[in-house]
Amino acid sequence: MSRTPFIAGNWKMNLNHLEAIALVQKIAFSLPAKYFEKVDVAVIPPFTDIRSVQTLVEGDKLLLTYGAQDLSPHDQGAYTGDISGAFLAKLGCTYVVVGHSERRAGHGEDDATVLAKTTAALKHGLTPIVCIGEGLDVREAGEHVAHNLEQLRGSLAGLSADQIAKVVVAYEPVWAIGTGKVASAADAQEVCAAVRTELASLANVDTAAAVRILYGGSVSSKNVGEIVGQTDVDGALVGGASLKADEFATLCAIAAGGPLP
Ligand SMILES: O=C(CO)COP(=O)(O)O
Repeated sequence: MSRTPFIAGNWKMNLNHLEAIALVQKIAFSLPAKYFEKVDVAVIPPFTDIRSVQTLVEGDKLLLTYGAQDLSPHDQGAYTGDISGAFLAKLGCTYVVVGHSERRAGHGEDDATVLAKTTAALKHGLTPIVCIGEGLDVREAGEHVAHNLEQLRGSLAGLSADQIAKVVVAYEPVWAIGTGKVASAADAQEVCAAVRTELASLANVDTAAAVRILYGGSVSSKNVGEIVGQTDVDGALVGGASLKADEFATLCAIAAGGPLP
């Protein structure tokens, strides 16, 4: 089963809509069409940037896609501050990140919330990028595989095989996010392989073989080649390195198998 590598740039709460336009233009300029035959690329800007990114991507027929960093579990109504998946779909979003560790930690999101958001994303035709990952204490206790599989089961509980087939999973060890401490390629492979085996029992072997599993945590152009070279690692969810056009374009080109732009 060949899975097209996928690189998604999670901008987090960085760049206003004007800065977003400048960055997307620079990335698109650096990555000619030939790269997009070998790697799928998405940017995940703040909500307030999405309309500007949509206008640029559609107007200039860019080959990169885009998504949002979160969505409401609800469709519409009296949920002040929430953003519906229906709105994101209307803006042409392909992806939405759910359960990022910064939302699990900073906004009290548990697996049940992540499941509700994943379900909402699927309902509105968005591809959820479902994030899981362990903290340093869990890793040091050697319980990281069990911890990640428990989060995976909780975040996908009760979904059908057809629904699971539409999900992207991102393994992001919390201790590697924004710290410069990248997990070794073997660490990434260990958890991603266990995730794939678990997906086979949650859905079936064919679905598990088709789902893309990303690694995230201090990914840069220096380490992406080794990481995406692992059997069960199909790409990367990139934070800091996605904010610099040259670096992000280089990283995408490496994931595509070269040449460098
Ligand atoms: O959290 C991340 C992406 O979602 C990773 O962030 P960094 O690449 O900045 O470590």
